[in-house]
Amino acid sequence: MTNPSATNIQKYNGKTLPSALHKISELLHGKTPAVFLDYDGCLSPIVKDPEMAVLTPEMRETLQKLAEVCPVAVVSGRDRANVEGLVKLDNLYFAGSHGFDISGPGNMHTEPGGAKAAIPALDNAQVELNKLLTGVKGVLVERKRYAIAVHYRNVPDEQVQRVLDAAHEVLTRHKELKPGPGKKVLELKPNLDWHKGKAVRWLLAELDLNQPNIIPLYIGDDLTDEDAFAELQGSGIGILVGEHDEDTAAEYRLEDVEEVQAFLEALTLFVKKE
Ligand SMILES: O=P(O)(O)OC[C@H]1O[C@H](O[C@H]2O[C@H](CO)[C@@H](O)[C@H](O)[C@H]2O)[C@H](O)[C@@H](O)[C@@H]1O
Repeated sequence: MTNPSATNIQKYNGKTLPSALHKISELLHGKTPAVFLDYDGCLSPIVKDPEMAVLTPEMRETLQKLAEVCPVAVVSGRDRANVEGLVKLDNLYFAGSHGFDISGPGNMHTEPGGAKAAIPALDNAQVELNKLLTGVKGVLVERKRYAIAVHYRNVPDEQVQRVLDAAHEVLTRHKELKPGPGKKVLELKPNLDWHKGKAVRWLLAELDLNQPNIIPLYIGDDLTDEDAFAELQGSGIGILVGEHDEDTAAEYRLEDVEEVQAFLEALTLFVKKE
């Protein structure tokens, strides 16, 4: 099921959203939260090298405590196994490859977006990208099970267009794949009607969380998180991390990773007291 009012999504100015930090009671309306969190830019700051985006022990402890009082899921563009390895907590749910690959406690593992058929195209695209981008300084081709991220954060400005052209050239050869923009990255993703929002909707149904006493909260910083903000409008709350010029389907904001952690700590205390 998708958001029934998906054609009528409200967009807000990303710069003037109210802060979620001291509004926990207003957000929850007496309900218990189910918390969905993006990884990069939300739980860990954006850094030059994706491998350096490690979770701090303090943030891990925050997540551990939160997961003791309510359901918590990390919904990431990263490979599911990669983000599981970064978070290292076994009482959380994980949706990797932008929601195509989902795992959770009790050996839960499922791929509800139906992306398996895209694997040969992803394998071929990976080979083609590596060939076309040989010699381009700073470029990083990151393969995930159900996506390829072509990172250009560390590419000299004059070579960025070459990287983008190569990614689009490869995309024209593989109709099973589509482009997905992100932070200094262009991703090649399965050309399917599935995204983080649908993964969140799937988890809510699977975990029997579509209940009047549960309120889903989704916290994220990136374009791909907009699908989840939109999906939850009317039934949950989107919280955007950071400064954004673009309009957003989120209804609240948090400044940065530190504020995300402060919010999650306060949320845990609030839920414990209720
Ligand atoms: O959905 P997310 O959990 O936010 O993942 C989105 C992408 O995050 C990573 O790339 C981004 O973060 C890197 C580390 O800070 C940064 O170097 C890069 O420029 C960003 O695009 C990750 O590497 C990708 O696979 C994710 O899709």
